[in-house]
Amino acid sequence: MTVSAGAPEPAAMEDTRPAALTFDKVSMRFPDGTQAIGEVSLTIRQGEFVSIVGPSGCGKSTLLKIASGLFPQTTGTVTVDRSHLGYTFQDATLLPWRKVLGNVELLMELRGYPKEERRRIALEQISLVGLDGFANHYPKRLSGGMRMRASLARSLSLNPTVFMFDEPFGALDEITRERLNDELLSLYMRKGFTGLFITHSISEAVYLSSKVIVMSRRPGTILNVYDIPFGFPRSPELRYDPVFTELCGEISVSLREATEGGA
Ligand SMILES: Nc1ncnc2c1ncn2[C@@H]1O[C@H](COP(=O)(O)OP(=O)(O)OP(=O)(O)O)[C@@H](O)[C@H]1O
Repeated sequence: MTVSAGAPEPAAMEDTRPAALTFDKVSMRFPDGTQAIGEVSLTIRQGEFVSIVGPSGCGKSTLLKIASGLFPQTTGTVTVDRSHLGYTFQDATLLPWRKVLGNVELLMELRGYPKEERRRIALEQISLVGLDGFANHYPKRLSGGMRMRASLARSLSLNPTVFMFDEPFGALDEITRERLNDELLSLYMRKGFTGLFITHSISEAVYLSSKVIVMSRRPGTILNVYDIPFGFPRSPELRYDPVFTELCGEISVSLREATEGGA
């Protein structure tokens, strides 16, 4: 099940889907001299859901920011269609003075969508993420999970083909997090986007993904790639499957090695 970075993938795992996001020898050194990313080469194919785990500060968020164009990489090339990119952060980043509807309309407003169209699309997304009845609530009246749903709805409004998530559920309690994992998977299946997800939770990574990547400590490189052998849809009972548990254990060992810098 484990494929080391750089090793040829087994024939059975060969994936011929077109690439949705490619990092080719990407490295990142900040102006203050911090080498955040060593050299990363990675191809994420259309329809894949890839999670990245790695030690704190190893460059996971930096990688996403490079992909989205927020940071320019120091070396290498990123290939992705940025006109249809979704991005969700750990903080729901809602504007407190706008109601849910106004927040979900925001990105469309910035892109000049006509008022009626953005209202229609916003209400559709609000319904899709299970926030029917909350369109006219201000963020402060929502729970953490509801705020994150509103944030997801805002990103979904632009119909992203590549959707990046920077630890979106890290601040939520476990039950809410697991529920949102299922909701995210159902959105993934309905919308058919390509997912790139950062998390510190190994079980969340395995549950959501078709592939899990373990990064080394800073400067981050790809240490291991794990193909996840479960199809979609997934049910919560999967978390108790012995193969699931075994995979989580394997990834945990790899992550510990990454954190400690060696076995
Ligand atoms: N603008 C910046 N200037 C200088 N260094 C930065 C900047 N942004 C991030 N860094 C550094 O780059 C490294 C990678 O940061 P990054 O946020 O990508 O890590 P991460 O893996 O996402 O961490 P965490 O898991 O804790 O969220 C860290 O050492 C961080 O301090």
